[in-house]
Amino acid sequence: MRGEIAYIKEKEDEEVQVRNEEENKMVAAVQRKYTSVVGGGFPPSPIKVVVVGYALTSKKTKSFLQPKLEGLARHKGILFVAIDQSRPLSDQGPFDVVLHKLSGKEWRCVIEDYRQTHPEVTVLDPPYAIQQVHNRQSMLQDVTDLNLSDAYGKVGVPKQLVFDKDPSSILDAGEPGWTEVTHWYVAKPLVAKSHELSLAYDEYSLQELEPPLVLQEFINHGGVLFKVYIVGEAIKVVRRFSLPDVSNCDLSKNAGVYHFPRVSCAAASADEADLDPCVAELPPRPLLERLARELRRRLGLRLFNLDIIREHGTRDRYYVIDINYFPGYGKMPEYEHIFTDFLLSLVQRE
Ligand SMILES: O=P(O)(O)O[C@@H]1[C@@H](OP(=O)(O)O)[C@H](OP(=O)(O)O)[C@H](O)[C@H](OP(=O)(O)O)[C@H]1OP(=O)(O)O
Ligand SMILES: Nc1ncnc2c1ncn2[C@@H]1O[C@H](COP(=O)(O)OP(=O)(O)O)[C@@H](O)[C@H]1O
Ligand SMILES: [Mg+2]
Ligand SMILES: [Mg+2]
Repeated sequence: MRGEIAYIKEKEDEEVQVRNEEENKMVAAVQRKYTSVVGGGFPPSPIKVVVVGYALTSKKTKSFLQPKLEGLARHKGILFVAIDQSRPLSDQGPFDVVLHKLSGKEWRCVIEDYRQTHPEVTVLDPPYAIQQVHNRQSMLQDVTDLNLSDAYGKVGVPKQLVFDKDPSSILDAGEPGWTEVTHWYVAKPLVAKSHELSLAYDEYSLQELEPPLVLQEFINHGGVLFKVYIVGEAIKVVRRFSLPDVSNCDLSKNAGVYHFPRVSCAAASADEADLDPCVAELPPRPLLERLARELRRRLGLRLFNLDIIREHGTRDRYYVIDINYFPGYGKMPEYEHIFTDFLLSLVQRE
């Protein structure tokens, strides 16, 4: 029996070794292909291939690693290699960059350990920074602290309270700051991974909601939100349809809680829609650039997006309502060019 186990173990080790050798050969072959001679007559200048290891869910791999991205990347000397989660990360590669979006403590430890032992590799992004936006309580803290206000506008977050028990206790608690809030509440699960959203029309129905959750003031914004995609220093903004405005008239006609299983996922692009120009106007570029630059630094993230709304009836009152790590870049216009340029910018190639 013991002999059998030893035999199986030996076989497995052999297979792993063969796989490692194959992978190393593949990387070396691509390295050779891209090690070209630049500028005839000058000494040869090798251009190194950039190897990007990725650990993504199959859904994410499909939406992000589209043939057009892989093709353009190959053309620019970037090779994407799937990370095998069943093998030690240090035995794979060597990588110049590691891209990852996987959940769980075990993965966080693997990637944190790898960051410590491989400081030469750019890991996008550090697990501790990702953690901050996984929880809706800490997600928007840096936006609050930033308190951005300049000639182009003011950026804040909706008033919010966190409940780990019955949210109707808000009434008993007489929470400061909530007395002036109109009685429209958006309830979101504390864990950002869950996307159910509920709209409560009066504080008495709050007891129907299931904690732990974040209760936010509902901000009327003309039914359109701005998705601001950030890839390093690059920014792209798109419009999406969002929840419609609510009025005091709705308040008198409605009661209770309305549940939306995945409102943001179903939201269609509003870029081509015939919208009221006041609602459609994109946030000023200088404001977004400053916001993105500050948040990149404060959050310690390079790959994320922001959901921003503008209070209806104002020209310059903006609210960040959501921050997502490594969002659906496949929906960002020109992401192939932006992403490949970004990857190249991370690596010294010559
Ligand atoms: O799948 P997609 O393209 O809708 O991307 C989701 C994002 O959509 P967006 O790019 O903002 O339109 C989505 O953003 P929202 O939270 O819907 O604003 C999340 O980032 C989601 O990740 P997770 O499920 O929270 O881990 C993202 O899902 P994953 O692809 O990361 O699973
Ligand atoms: N405070 C708010 N005021 C008005 N609408 C909101 C507010 N918060 C969220 N929404 C609406 O709900 C949607 C989902 O909320 P969001 O915080 O982006 O969560 P998710 O992570 O599921 O995308 C937003 O895209 C927007 O349409
Ligand atoms: Mg969102
Ligand atoms: Mg989100």
